[in-house]
This record gives sequence, structure tokens and C-alpha cells, in this order.
Amino acid sequence: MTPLIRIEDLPLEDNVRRIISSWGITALYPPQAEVIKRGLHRSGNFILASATASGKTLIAEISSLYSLFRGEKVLYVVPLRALASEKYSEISNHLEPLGYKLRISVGDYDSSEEPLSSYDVIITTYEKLDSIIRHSPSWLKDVGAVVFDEIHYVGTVGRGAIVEMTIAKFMDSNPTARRIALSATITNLEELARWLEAEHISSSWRPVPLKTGVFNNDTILFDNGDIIKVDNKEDDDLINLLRSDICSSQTLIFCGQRKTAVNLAVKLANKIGERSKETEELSRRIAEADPYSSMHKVLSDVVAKGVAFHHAGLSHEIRSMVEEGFRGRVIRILTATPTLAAGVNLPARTVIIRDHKRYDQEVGFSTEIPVFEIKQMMGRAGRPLYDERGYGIIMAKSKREAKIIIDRYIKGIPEPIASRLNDMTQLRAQILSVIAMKGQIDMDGLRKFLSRTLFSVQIGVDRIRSAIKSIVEFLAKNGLIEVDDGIMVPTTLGRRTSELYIDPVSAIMMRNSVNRASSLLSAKKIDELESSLFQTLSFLPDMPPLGVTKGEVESFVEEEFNTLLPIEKLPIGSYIDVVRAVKSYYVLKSWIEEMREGEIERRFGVEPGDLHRFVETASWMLYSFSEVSKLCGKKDLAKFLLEESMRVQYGIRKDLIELVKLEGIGRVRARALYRSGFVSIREIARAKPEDLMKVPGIGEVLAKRIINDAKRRISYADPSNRE
Ligand SMILES: Nc1ncnc2c1ncn2[C@@H]1O[C@H](COP(=O)(O)OP(=O)(O)OP(=O)(O)O)[C@@H](O)[C@H]1O
Repeated sequence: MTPLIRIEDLPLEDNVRRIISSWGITALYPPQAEVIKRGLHRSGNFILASATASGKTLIAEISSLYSLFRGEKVLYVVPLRALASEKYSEISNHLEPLGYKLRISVGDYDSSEEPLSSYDVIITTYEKLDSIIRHSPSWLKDVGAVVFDEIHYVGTVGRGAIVEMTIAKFMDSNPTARRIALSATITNLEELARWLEAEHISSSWRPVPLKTGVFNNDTILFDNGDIIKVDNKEDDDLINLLRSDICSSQTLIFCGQRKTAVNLAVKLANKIGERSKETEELSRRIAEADPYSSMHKVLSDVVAKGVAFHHAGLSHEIRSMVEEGFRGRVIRILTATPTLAAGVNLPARTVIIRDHKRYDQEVGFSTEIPVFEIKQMMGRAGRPLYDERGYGIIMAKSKREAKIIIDRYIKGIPEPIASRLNDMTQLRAQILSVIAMKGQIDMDGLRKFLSRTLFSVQIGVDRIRSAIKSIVEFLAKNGLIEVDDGIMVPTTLGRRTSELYIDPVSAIMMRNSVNRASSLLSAKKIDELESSLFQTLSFLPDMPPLGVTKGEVESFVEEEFNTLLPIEKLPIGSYIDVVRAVKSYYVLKSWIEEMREGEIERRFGVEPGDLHRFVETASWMLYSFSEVSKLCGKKDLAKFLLEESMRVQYGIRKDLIELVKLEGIGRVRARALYRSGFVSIREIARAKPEDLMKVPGIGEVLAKRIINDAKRRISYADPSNRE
């Protein structure tokens, strides 16, 4: 293994050396030492590509110190919310003891986050940074260094364009801030470096060496030619593999679909699971956290035997419990969908890729997973401090397939990271945001702006000249921008659309729905308004699509279809979209009528994680719709929509809107308080902790906290009480 380099032997200033040792670091990993030897930690832009867990975060922290010393701010940008929390706890441990103030900013997309001006380090996501830039806060110019973490996300279908344009916008609004980009190992690093005007460093060093191979029948063939035979006692290859020495420690198994991950976990728990005090304790905690979901019940059962599954259908809370259980080595075998590979840091000794294909919703069948992603998944093998070696194994169904897998995935080179700005839907929203951000711009200016993108480096802006022209015409025709003598200016609706961080098509559909919604409200036809409103939401491009089953299509009753827009103005691709609209209405209606999540899962097949993502976006769309109604002068409708947004956010009837504003009070506790006679904040402010502790689900700490919060809110609401 490559020796580590002692910090004494590196060209570091004394104070920086002292700080690093106060973090318990005495030597640096080779990629870290390389950055320091080249002096890139002190100044200039750089992009570092190296393996998972090779210490990229530390190098970003050391480089950030130089800006912090000068009193400048540091922005740390990551692609996922879960990663933002991980980075926050990691970095705050290092920087808070030095007196720096850190803040994580991921939520609300309609805010300039002005209060962030008092923080030194801001950890955020690409989407949130994009929305912050759209509000042009004063503190952006004080940023002296920006870390673009996991920058290979620019190549992701769907979100890549946002990552790319956010970076381009940041470079435009603050060209002098140092750019520190971190990435997984990639083949076209130079191109990315050219885009960022940065020096590049690439390293193949790994803290734990990795052996990769393919498994078929009873044989594992490794990349270096080694062969290991596995006892084939049973007629199930995977079980035989899991019983071999290679899998004697923690093993992560990637499956192509959620259903496969769940079924496999059940099978493995029954066949090779082992109970312990710790597994039963974790199982009990999972069961208690959500006693109603049938999927969480299955999870709790398998966890009792040291096996778990992990996919986006699990609720956020339960997913974190699984992650914690795996990190704490309570769970020995974890089955997961590929989303895990991209997300949180969960290393295992052995990674098995059961399926190198996955279901693709866009095309409707399974497609091969890119080499880049498979390498990322296998790269998780090998736990620093625990393993001398990690194993990444891909399963093959036949000898012929094994050969194809070796050529493609084991010996193959990952695909280069390619710009996704050719995605017209994303480009449309991004062009509007550039026009809104600039206030006024002509075609040359717009093209010049777009030349700051990776797309321009890789393909050239001229190649999408006509696409840009047609997007501009679309925005002008639909009243989001005005074009006068070649100068493009955002309209009020256009500017607000950009600030609200919604697709221009969503804003146009909302604006076109305002009159019908308003007349239903004036006529007090609330049920009809709610039904058509929720059904219209399902057609907005921002909404995550709900899955529709064959049974739902067959039992569909056409009369229930009802939207705010005439059918010819809706983007209906197929009959399924119509069924989905009605289903969306029923799901949202059940949610705001306080139906339990487990019941929604049982009746509609919507798993908790999907339900949360769905209602979170729906609530945001309703808030945006309320803002659009205000612009159209429909105040009553705006008020109604704002209330609906709150109800959808929390899943509550109207009478709980006040109570859920209190800290720590969600739909279940709010209803319990209400049932016990605490129907308003005023009543809670007057209550004693003992009274509230009689309400189910409320202990002493929470009782005191909500009474204090209620008192604070009341004194704030009454100006005579303010100091
Ligand atoms: N020089 C070092 N000495 C000892 N431990 C280190 C050193 N550098 C980093 N580490 C530790 O190694 C672990 C992995 O580091 P880190 O998470 O920064 O890797 P990374 O390259 O950013 O990974 P990823 O690609 O997953 O983001 C962390 O626990 C970190 O504290």
C-alpha cells in the first residue's frame, strides 16, 4: 500500500499544520499530498478526481481555510440533501472549534436566504444554490471559495443540466471566487478542468485496495486472473456466494428494482439471517417508528435477522435507521437499488451487483447500467479501518454473459461525463432564469452566457442556436418575457416563475387555470375546485409521476376526470395520464383528510418515501399557484391555495393549520392535541406542561417546548407585547 505522507514533510504553513493536527490527522493520503505539493490548496482553481473515501473533503476543507482566514465566505455545494447533512456534521466538527459559523441551507426555494450573510461556511445543494442565485442575495459576492462536490453529477440525466447551469451562473455572478471541484474518477477530466478554468489532478489511489470480478455458477473470476471456487451446496448461486469467505463480512447487494431488493432481503433473511440482541433492538425501533406501513413491517421483520433493504420507497426516517444500522454493523446484508450508489456514504467489505440492468421508467423496459455507475457501486467495497481489501462482484447468468461483463464493466473504461444541456425542458427553465437574473439581455449576451457551460466546451453553443431561438419565442408568446428591439426582459410572471423555481410550463398552466379556479371558489363549489385543482397538478411538469397499476386503469371511471384546463390544453400522452390525474386527486384528498400513511400505501400502492416526495412537491406547486394568483389579482384564490398548500404539506384538515405551526408538532400530535381540547395556539400558551402531558405522544420536554413556542408566537402576534 502507498505510504502516507507526514504533514511535517509537506509545504504547509505552521498554523495550517497545527489546525490539521488538531483534527487528529498526522499524515495525508497521496491525492491530498499531491494537491499540497502543487500549492493548489493556497490559491487558484482546481479539480480533483479520486476514488470514494480517498479524502477529498479534507482537501476542500484545507483549501477553504485560506479564504476563511481572509474573512471570506465558503460555499460547499453537494448534489443531494442527505449528503449536505453528512458534510455538515463532518465539516462542523473541524471548523466550529476554530470559531467559524456553519449553516446548512437546503429547503425553501423561494428565499434569498439573506440571514445566511452572518455565516462563514454555507453547505447547500445545487438546486438550492440555483434558487438562491435567482434571488441575488447581497452575500454572494462575499464568497471567496466554492466547493463543487461530486461534480460528475453534471452528467446525470434529469438533474445534470441544473448542476451545470448553477455552476455557470455562480461563475458569472462571482467570477473571482476560487473554484474547488471534487469528482469520482472520470475519463474526461481535462474537459471539465477547461470548463472551470482549473488545474486538474487525478489519482487512482484507494484507502482500501479493491478486487473486482464476475461470478457465474460456482466460479468468481477476478480482474487479475485469480479464480475462486464457491461451494455450490444449494441450487441458488447467490446464496452459495453469500455463504463463501468473500461474503463473510458486511455485504451490499445492488438490485435492478425495488421489488427485487425487498423479495431478495426476505429470502436471505429466511435462509441465512441470524438474530442477535442488536438486530432485534433495531427491528423493534423500526416497527415502533412506523407501525402502520406494510413495507416497513416487512423491513422490521428482516432486520431482526440482520438483513435489510434500502430504496426510495422507504420513508426518510426509516431509511436513516437502515443506514445507521449498516454503518454500525448491526445489519450484515443490505439489498439496495442503484440510487444508494449515488447517495450516502455506506461502505461494505463486499459489493455484489446482482443486476447490471435496471428498469427505466422513461422507456418502459430494463436497460444496461452505465459503466461509470457500476464502477461507482463497486467502488464502495472496502471499509477503511476494517478491511484489508474490498471485493466488487458482478453476477452473470451464463459463461457468455460473464465474458460480456468482463469486457464491458471490469476491463471497460467509464463513459465520459457529458453535458445534459441538450435536454430542452431543462434548457427552457434555465434560459428564463438567465433572462430573469440579468434583467435584460440580448441574443448575443445570452449566447455569451451559455458559452460558460460545459456544453459549450464539449459541443458548442452554435449547435443549439435554433433551439435557443425557439425557446425565446415560446417564452415571449406565453408572456414570461418581452422582446423589444432584440432586448429580452422578464415580465413580472417570468421573474416570479424563475424565483419560485418552477418550470415555465407549470407557471403558464397555473396562469391559464386562475379564472376557472376563481369562479369555482366564488360559487363556493369547493369539492369541485379541490378535485379539479389536484387533478390539474398531476399534469405539471414539476410533479413526480405517480405509478398507475393495470387494475387502476381497468377500474377507472371517466366521469371522475375533471381539471381546471380544457382537455386540449393538457399534455396528455396516453390514457394512463388521465387515470394518474384522478389517482393524484384521491391520494392528495386522502392525505389532507388525515388518512394514515400505511392506509394510503395499502389502498393506492404509494410507498411512504414516494408519498412524501409527492406531497412535498404538490405543496410547493400549490404555494406557487397561490403566488401566480396574486399576480393575477385573485386575492381570495391566493388565500385558498396557500391554505391548501399548508394542508398538503402537513396532511391535515383545515382545523389543524394553526397547530402544526408549532415546533415539533406534526399531523398526528396536532390531531391528538385538538381532540384533547387544545384547539388553538392561545390555549396551548395558557396550558401547564402537566395538562399537555396527558395528550398521547407528548412528553415533558415536548410539552414545555411547545408551550414556550406558543407563548413566543402570541407575544409576537400582539404588537403591544413586543419590546
Ligand atoms: N489524511 C487522513 N488521515 C486519516 N483519515 C483521513 C484522512 N483524510 C481523510 N480521512 C478520513 O477518511 C474518510 C473518507 O474521507 P472523505 O469522506 O473525505 O472521502 P471523499 O474522497 O470525500 O469520499 P466521497 O467520494 O465519498 O465523497 C473520512 O472519515 C475522513 O475523515
